[in-house]
Amino acid sequence: MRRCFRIGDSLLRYRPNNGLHQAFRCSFTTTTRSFAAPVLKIQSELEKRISVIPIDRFRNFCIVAHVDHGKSTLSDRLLEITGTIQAGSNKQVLDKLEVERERGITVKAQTCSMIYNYQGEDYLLNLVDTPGHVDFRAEVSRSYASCGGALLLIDASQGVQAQTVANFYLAFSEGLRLVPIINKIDLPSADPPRALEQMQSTFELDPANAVLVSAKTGLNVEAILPQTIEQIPAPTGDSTAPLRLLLIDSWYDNFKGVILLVRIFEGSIRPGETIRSFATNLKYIVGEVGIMYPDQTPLTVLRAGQLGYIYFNPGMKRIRDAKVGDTFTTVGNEKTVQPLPGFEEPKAMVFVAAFPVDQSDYGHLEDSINAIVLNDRSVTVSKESSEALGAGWRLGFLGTLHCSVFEDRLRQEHGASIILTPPTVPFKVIWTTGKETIISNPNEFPDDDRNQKVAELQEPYVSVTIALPEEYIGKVIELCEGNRGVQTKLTFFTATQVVLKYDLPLAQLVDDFFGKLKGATKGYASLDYEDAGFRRSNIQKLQLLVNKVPVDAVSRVVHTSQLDRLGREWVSKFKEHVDRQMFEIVIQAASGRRIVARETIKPFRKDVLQKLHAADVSRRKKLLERQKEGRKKLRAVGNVIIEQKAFQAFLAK
Ligand SMILES: Nc1nc2c(ncn2[C@@H]2O[C@H](COP(=O)(O)OP(=O)(O)OP(=O)(O)O)[C@@H](O)[C@H]2O)c(=O)[nH]1
Repeated sequence: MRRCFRIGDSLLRYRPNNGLHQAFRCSFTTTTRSFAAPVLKIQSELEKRISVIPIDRFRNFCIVAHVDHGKSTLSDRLLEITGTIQAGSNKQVLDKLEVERERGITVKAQTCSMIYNYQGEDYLLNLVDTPGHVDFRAEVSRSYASCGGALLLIDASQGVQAQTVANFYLAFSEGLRLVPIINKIDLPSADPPRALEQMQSTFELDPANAVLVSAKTGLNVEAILPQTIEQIPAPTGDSTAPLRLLLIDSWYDNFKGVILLVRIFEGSIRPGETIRSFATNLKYIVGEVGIMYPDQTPLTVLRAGQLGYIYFNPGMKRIRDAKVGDTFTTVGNEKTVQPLPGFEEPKAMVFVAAFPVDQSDYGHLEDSINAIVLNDRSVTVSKESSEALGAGWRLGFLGTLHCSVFEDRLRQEHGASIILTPPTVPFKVIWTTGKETIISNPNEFPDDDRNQKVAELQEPYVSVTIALPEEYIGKVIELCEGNRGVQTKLTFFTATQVVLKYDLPLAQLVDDFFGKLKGATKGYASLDYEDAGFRRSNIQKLQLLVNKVPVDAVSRVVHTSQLDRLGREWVSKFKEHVDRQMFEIVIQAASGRRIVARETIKPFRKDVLQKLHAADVSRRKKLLERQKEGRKKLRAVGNVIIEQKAFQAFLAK
């Protein structure tokens, strides 16, 4: 599970302000003719140069690294060395998504082609930048599948981290040849011998093959490309065979529709051809093919071994139809061509519900959600209606980062006018009939009569890898055990570094586990996780009742051991935010028929006109108007009127 996104109005990819672009812009402001001529020349020269490079001089590779170990910085340096971008003109070409810039993480896999002259011969190098975060494992694995090898990048001051380990195994299982790179050797805290020793002991990689660099200063980076060419095998494939193409990424363009990033395994592809998807069975006419150099640069053909982009004419409308891992072939070859393995539909594992504070904002909020989803094939959206919060949506995400980036975006756009419930996970119910149902909305979770119909309840687990300095081991074990974790492995991979493996309920992970881990280890631990399937569990629905009426949007499914504590927290927190009314209000937390906790709010009368002089007509009108305006933001739960901001405050972390 995991993946991608592109956000709102900034959905369009970032346009690097490199020399080539500058040239385009200058010519464009003078005359159209002077704009077109140099562009065509640049393209045809590039195409001529590429067309004479045989497949055995192609190299497709990616960079395997932990977050922040310097993938994007190193990619920029490699693009500069090969003249693909101008030195210093452009920072982090590959991290194009705005959210990536904001958070300094790579969410979307991007690729970029380079031409490098080595020992008098041109090589076509395709660098695929892979997401560093755990939610996007499917993107990572598709990127790996399109490569022959990888640069295994390690920060010399931090050494091997959890994601280095997890991504190493993924790369290893895809059969990638690994070139060890030790980065950040310029840092005073750099300890290259320790990093080399870890690489050898953890991954059995020979330190003699490692390249020591500083991606930031550029020190020794030029030694990487010859190593890449020597160590990473060229792709294989026959350009004359029927087309077999793997979809590794996609994004939406307002003018061209969905653009697909593809790796050609067999055959070749040209504009005008009709191709068909094995996953959706839909067919499309190819409008343009080309390479990312570093922007989209059209070519007349993409052939076996190459990585590039394609889009259709008429364009593909829905990002959902571009499924990562899907295989395409030319129409007529569907029977002769075998689809490539590894395709799986993305699975939403974290859910939140979103409601407008004021129902008249519904349309506007819907537009924003649709705009974000337009570029994110892995968010699921369904309508939801809550008695307490009105009409809204239930949104499904691949993981916690995926979810929190989407949430940030909605909050940035809608600020105080949106209510988001805390993230929940799906549960599995096995009924006595043998039927199984996955329930992602806690309101649909069976409660009272479950003993009659439910045979078993299950919750999703993840297998978590945590790398940490040995001094924090006690605290981290305590944290994992406190979150219902089951230890599966503990390894010292150096005298001071430990790798802990735990099986943990996903529900605990989404409850800010990473934040707590950072707190417990002063930020020194790193975490990676993967899906470990559903397991039998003792879980129950916890509801909040206001004068005996359940507040539907607040329901949660929790482990029995947490019912009482959470119930008490809920009632006291909700009480803080609900105004007194003319009658007594009883707030309860209940699981089935059992009341777990209770609070009472004493009655009191509120008359907005009581302090006014009878003759003050205009003031009286104004107050009544204001009260009417305020009512729009009120909701009734049973006979109790509650301000939306009470829900907002209650649901906030
Ligand atoms: N001192 C020093 N800093 C570096 C070096 N390489 C990268 N950095 C810094 O390390 C930080 C992370 O670098 P990025 O290139 O964004 O890391 P990344 O691996 O792409 O991160 P993700 O996209 O989140 O996976 C940035 O602040 C860089 O400037 C280096 O060789 N030396």
